[in-house]
Amino acid sequence: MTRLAAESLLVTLGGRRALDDVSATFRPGRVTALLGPNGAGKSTLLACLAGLRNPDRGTATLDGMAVGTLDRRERGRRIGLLPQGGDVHWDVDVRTLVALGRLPHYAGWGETTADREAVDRALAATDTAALAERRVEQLSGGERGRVLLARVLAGEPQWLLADEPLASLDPAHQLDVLARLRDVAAAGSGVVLVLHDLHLAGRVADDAVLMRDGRVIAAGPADDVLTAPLIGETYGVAVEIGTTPAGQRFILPLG
Ligand SMILES: Nc1ncnc2c1ncn2[C@@H]1O[C@H](COP(=O)(O)OP(=O)(O)OP(=O)(O)O)[C@@H](O)[C@H]1O
Repeated sequence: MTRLAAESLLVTLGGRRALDDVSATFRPGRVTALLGPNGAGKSTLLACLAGLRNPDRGTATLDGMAVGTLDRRERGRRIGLLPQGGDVHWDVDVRTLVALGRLPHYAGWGETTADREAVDRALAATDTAALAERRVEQLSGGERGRVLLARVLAGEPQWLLADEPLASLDPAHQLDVLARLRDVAAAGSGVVLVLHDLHLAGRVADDAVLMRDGRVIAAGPADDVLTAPLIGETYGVAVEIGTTPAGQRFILPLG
């Protein structure tokens, strides 16, 4: 079984410890929510796990190998990262951008049928098939966010890491994208999501990691971690955790 892990990561940025002895293990077939206030170190942790940042100390490992030492193409096939922000620097159409997610799979002869099918699936999963011919620069923020997620999904990575994939999505698309990410986990991949919405995190996550000031406050099964005391310690806000009459659990920040 594949295993992605942060082992005692230390990262210093601008003289401050963005990660301060961070250890966490992520499991395949599960959705892990990475939560914490602004500046907690969530994006820095994702960058280390994706092999895009080398920690000053400690190691991010994939199946026991340091992620940073993996061959770039292999790393690209196995770990897909949706970074925060949603900037696109190429003036291309949506399908071309999503197809770029297949690049680590190309064997030298360009796009295969399998590549085209993976792109079609990713467009369908993100409800962006109708946008396929549009220029990316002309999309709304939420449409662009879904297209960038489609690009990562198209790569069908073993590990999908996404930094705020719900930012700027409307509620229907938020729920839809979460359902698709759950499908990805159900198919066996590991999914790690940085989320700011505690309620949606509680809805989607099997596991959760709470971070503050570059440190892990708590990690484990979401039901054990997303508790009022631990959320209070992490964010400094009170929350009400309850169940709707229809039986759905909710987490409501009270202030
Ligand atoms: N390039 C940089 N130079 C200096 N400090 C940085 C740099 N990048 C990040 N930091 C700092 O490192 C810390 C962790 O940042 P990081 O982006 O990982 O936090 P985050 O939890 O993802 O926050 P947010 O929820 O706001 O996206 C913050 O204090 C941030 O100001």
